Parts: sequence; C-alpha cells; structure tokens
Amino acid sequence: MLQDSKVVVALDYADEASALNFVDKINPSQCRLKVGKEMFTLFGPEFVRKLVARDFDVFLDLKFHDIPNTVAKAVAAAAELGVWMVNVHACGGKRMMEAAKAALVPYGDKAPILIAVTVLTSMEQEDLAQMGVNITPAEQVIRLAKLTKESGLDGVVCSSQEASMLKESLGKSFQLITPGIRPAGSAAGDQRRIMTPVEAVAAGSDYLVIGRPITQAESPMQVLTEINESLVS
Ligand SMILES: O=c1ccn([C@@H]2O[C@H](COP(=O)(O)O)[C@@H](O)[C@H]2O)c(=O)[nH]1
Repeated sequence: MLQDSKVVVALDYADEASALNFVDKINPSQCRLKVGKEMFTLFGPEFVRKLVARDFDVFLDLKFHDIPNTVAKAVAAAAELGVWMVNVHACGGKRMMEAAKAALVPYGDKAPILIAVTVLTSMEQEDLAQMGVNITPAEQVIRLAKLTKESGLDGVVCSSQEASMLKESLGKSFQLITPGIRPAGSAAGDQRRIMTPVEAVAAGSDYLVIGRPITQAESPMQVLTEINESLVS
C-alpha cells in the first residue's frame, strides 16, 4: 500500500467503536495509526490485527523497558502481529536494545522498524532534574539517540525541537518520530516540547505523531486533511 503521509494518528480512544468509526472513514494513504498503552490494554492484540487487516501501517507504541530477554520476546511478539513499527525505551540500555534488534533478525525484510524513546515530549528540564539528570532535555536526547544508533536500531522518538540537531549528528537515514505536534491554536495539554506540523517537517521529523488535535476535534477528518495539505510541498 502506498503511504504518502508523514502523519501517524495516535488512536488514544477509550472505546473501540469510536476508534473504528474514525478508521472506517480514512484510508492508509492518509495516515499511519499508532496503538498505545490505553487501547492495547483495553482491547489487546486483536485490535491491532483489525487495523493491520485493513492495510494500515501500525506503530505499536508500548515503549518496552525491561530486562533484555523480556524485551526481546515482546518485540518478537509485536513482529508476529505484523506491525510496521515498535519501540523500546533507550533508558533500558545498550544490551537491552541489542537484544531487541537481534530478536527481529528472523523476520528479515518483514521486521518492524525498531526505534527507542529518548526523552518523553511531556518532559522539560525540571522533570529531568527531579530524576537527578542535570543536563538539558536536548543533551539527554542526543546522548540516548547516540546509544540507540550504536545499538543498531533504526531511529528514535524525540521532540521535533531536537530533530535538526539529530539529523546533523546522526545522519539522514536515522528515523525521527516526533510526538508533541500541535497545529497552531491547539492546546498543548501535557506536552512540553512542541512544534507545529510544518515546523516539525522543516526541522527534519520523518513522522509526526498526532493524537488529541485530531481525535478530539469536532471533525477529525477535516483536521487530518488540513494537516496533510499543509505538508504538501
Ligand atoms: O515522547 C513521547 C512518546 C510518545 N508519546 C505518545 O504520542 C501520543 C501523543 O498524543 P497527543 O494527544 O498528540 O499529545 C500519545 O499517544 C503519547 O503516548 C508522546 O506524546 N511523547
């Protein structure tokens, strides 16, 4: 299926019917779909299978963070679901990330893209300081992104505010998946390191993860269409 859009819609709905009502109105050329902790916990792998069966590229955003053996098994289970992308926390360390990557080798070119979360886009300097991390979010992001690349992964989750710096130091092919995207005028909510869709793409984001500005809009389809049109160069 031809995938044109850089938008990954975060399907953070509390009920399956609302999620499928939105999905039924779109096609895979308009966006990819992200299933996170809320919907996976509520509706499990069967919900993911339904989206994959509709030909959508699915990002399974469960942010695995555990011992290497457990994460490797979880990532392989994600590959069995046929998802397009899966992630772990870079804070799990190099051995954990290497184990996750190795677990995908048997899937060859059917393996999902494997990325690692650096610093959550909801976090700012004060949040890091409270955890004893006394550097800026950007410094922590580059540190974890370098470790992710050394571990053989395909890219990172970061904010678009770090995108140009990461592209410059880690190269064009290292994928940058950026939540914390807010079209002008939409509420930031709990997000802290944000950018508009147009700014994010200009900064070097490869994929834009967008949830509430689309899913909570009066007309989600209209917002998605407007964002896609704003990104056509
Ligand atoms: O650093 C991160 C990592 C993941 N997320 C996820 O992205 C979406 C964002 O949703 P919005 O409604 O657009 O804020 C959400 O599912 C998060 O779990 C993130 O925001 N930041």
